[in-house]
Amino acid sequence: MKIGILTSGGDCPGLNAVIRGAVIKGDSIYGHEFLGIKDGFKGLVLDKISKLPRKQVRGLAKQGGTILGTSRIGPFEHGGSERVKEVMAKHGMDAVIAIGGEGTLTVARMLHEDGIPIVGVPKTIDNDLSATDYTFGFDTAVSIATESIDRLRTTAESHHRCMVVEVMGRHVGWIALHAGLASGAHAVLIPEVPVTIEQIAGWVKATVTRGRAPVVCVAEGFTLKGDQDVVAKGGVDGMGRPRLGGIGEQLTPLIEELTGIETRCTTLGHLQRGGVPTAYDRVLATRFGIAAVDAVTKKKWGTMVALRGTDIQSVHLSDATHEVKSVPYARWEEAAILFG
Ligand SMILES: Nc1ncnc2c1ncn2[C@@H]1O[C@H](COP(=O)(O)OP(=O)(O)OP(=O)(O)O)[C@@H](O)[C@H]1O
Ligand SMILES: O=P(O)(O)OC[C@H]1O[C@](O)(CO)[C@@H](O)[C@@H]1O
Ligand SMILES: [Mg+2]
Repeated sequence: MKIGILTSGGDCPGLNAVIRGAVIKGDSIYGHEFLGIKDGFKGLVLDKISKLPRKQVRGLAKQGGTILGTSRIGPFEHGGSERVKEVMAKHGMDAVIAIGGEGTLTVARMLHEDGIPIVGVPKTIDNDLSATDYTFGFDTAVSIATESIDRLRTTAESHHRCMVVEVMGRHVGWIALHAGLASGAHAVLIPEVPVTIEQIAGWVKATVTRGRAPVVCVAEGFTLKGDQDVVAKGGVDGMGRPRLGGIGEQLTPLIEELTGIETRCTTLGHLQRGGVPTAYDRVLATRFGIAAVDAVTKKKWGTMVALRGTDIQSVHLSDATHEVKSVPYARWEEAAILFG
């Protein structure tokens, strides 16, 4: 078979490990050939496609980013399914492996419904995809955020300051919850659980009373109780969605005003998506790549590979995209025992 691979949506540590896993298994076990599609679905409709031989994936398990490039441009802006079929026929491409988040997998489902042979691989640092226990990239993002908070804590303690740390998490607070728990943050603020500024100030003051320098870990999609809109200072993306970032900066003067404690803000932003994946993410991504090529070989069109417990399984793309995987209230409540 001749298989096209693309990466779409935001990049994520581990994308290259998926590509490597798929190409090595496909080449060595099944004798498949691979085509690299440039910059996501954009390359599929604009015909930016080239051979992806095994030698090109050497040493990729540890390499951050994606050698194929990515974009947030879908196929429907440029001819849709008919154009995809035309380009695939031109290259003799039998199937597509699409690696991406909820948007990419939604597009993959739509292309599948139009008769295109496609298999999905879930990626996101946010860990917000249903139907898989974890996505690769999440562990790396949590590790980077945890190390950053550990570092911020020593400077905070020296200056007797409060530190606000903003992490990614557009719809869900998984990164904030895990990094906050791992680093001993004194408040974790997530989109699923709005709280008041008075409550946040209460946790900060309680921490100072115990002689510690408070750390507040906030997800970019958090809103204060009563507020409707998330804070977004970066305009909108190609789909008209707000570019988040700014809630940490907004909370900082409010905390300072209510507590009288000098407060600083650090927004981690894309640092959480850059650089080498952790060992956990390399393993998960490699297993996803291997399983995706197995699914293609078995013609399991319209499915996605997923982690269930310790097994990699195939699930329908619609199972992965019908709702985001939020942090259950009980998980936040469990962490909240440690606040203040
Ligand atoms: N419902 C949809 N209908 C048509 N096209 C879509 C839809 N959702 C997403 N797309 C297209 O797919 C692209 C990829 O989606 P998106 O930008 O949300 O990335 P993603 O795969 O979800 O990754 P990330 O987790 O980084 O957001 C979008 O930019 C858009 O062009
Ligand atoms: O890289 P961009 O396009 O600014 O996207 C940022 C968004 O992507 C994510 O990293 C993953 O969906 C979100 O956490 C964040 O809001
Ligand atoms: Mg998305």
